[in-house]
Amino acid sequence: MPHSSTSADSIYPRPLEAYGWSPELDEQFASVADASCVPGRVIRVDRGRCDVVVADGDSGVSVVHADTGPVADPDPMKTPCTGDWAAVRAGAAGTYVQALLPRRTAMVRSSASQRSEGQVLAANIDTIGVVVALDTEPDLGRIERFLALAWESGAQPVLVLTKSDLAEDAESVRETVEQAAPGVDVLVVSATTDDGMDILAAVLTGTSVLVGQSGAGKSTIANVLLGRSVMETRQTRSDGKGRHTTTTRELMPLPGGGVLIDTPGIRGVGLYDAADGLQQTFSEIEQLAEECRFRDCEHIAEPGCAVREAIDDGMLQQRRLDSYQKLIRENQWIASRSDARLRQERLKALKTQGKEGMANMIAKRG
Ligand SMILES: Nc1nc2c(ncn2[C@@H]2O[C@H](COP(=O)(O)OP(=O)(O)OP(=O)(O)O)[C@@H](O)[C@H]2O)c(=O)[nH]1
Ligand SMILES: [Zn+2]
Repeated sequence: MPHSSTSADSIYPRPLEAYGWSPELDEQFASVADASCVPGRVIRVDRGRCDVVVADGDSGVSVVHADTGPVADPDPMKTPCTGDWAAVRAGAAGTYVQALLPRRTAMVRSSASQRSEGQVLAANIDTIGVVVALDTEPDLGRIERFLALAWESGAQPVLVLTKSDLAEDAESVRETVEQAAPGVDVLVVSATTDDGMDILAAVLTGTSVLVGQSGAGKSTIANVLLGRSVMETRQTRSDGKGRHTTTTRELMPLPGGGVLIDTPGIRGVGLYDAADGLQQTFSEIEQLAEECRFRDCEHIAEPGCAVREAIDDGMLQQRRLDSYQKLIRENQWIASRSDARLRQERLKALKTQGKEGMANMIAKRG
């Protein structure tokens, strides 16, 4: 039964606002849920189950441990992940996720296995803080890789240059880094002295994640943002073992508004089909390339190459073009690996269907 008979006020889960609920989710929820469902946000997943934070009365929240069976999908891109909005139902058969709401954004990485398919690390993220320490020379190529990944997710990247207390000349690093990050705000902070942390808190709007190299300073920033608090919630279990207390740091509301997601594996992700993200990361090169005489210009020595011209004029750095081409090759390699896997799977399917002729044809074409 759809929610048409219920007034919007009575289903609006006010306590979930701190977890990122917004009015536009009302309608989406109503279209996937029936009257016995409540809305909630997935804060952690484990095998076949997940923790979902739901409204508990008018001002509190609680966490339910829900079965994800009904929304299970062999495609790892479609299984529930931290940050998903869900319609949860508690019935005689236990508590389970009946449906997921459509995702606005998703952070995807290539899975560690040989299968080279995408794996969603977190959903419905608005802001991605790329954390870079100022105590060593910044690796611009690595920054560009993280930015491509961030853009690809659909979220807005922000560059966070941290450990400014250890930097010799934070301003000149900022200027260098800005050239590798068109369209991205670059902040200078220190989690130790609190310098710039209020601005960072203001910039991390909606649901945020922090990514970056190990040791960059992500946990230290998260601790300052969260006020060193840890969410402790009562967990309702439907298996007769009663209530118990659980602690999680994977998805936490920030004191000044917004939500921080910190799931295992999200901090140092690799590219997964980030073609669009690369275009945004290197938007100025993409724009120049439009002016090249040849559509398929490789910007090496072709006549009428606008990219080479910009390099010769000192408007574009050779390093940036090299980095762009390197990341495109890397991305194509990942894409070709997953294409090969798809071809293998198609072949197998045809063979089991007895369509040997067609399978041979595909195999021959390679
Ligand atoms: N001086 C100074 N040290 C910092 C700052 N932020 C972090 N550190 C130190 O840098 C080290 C690494 O910081 P972490 O926050 O653990 O780094 P991380 O990015 O979370 O690392 P992983 O958990 O491995 O991904 C720690 O010893 C911190 O105390 C800062 O702003 N200034
Ligand atoms: Zn060119």
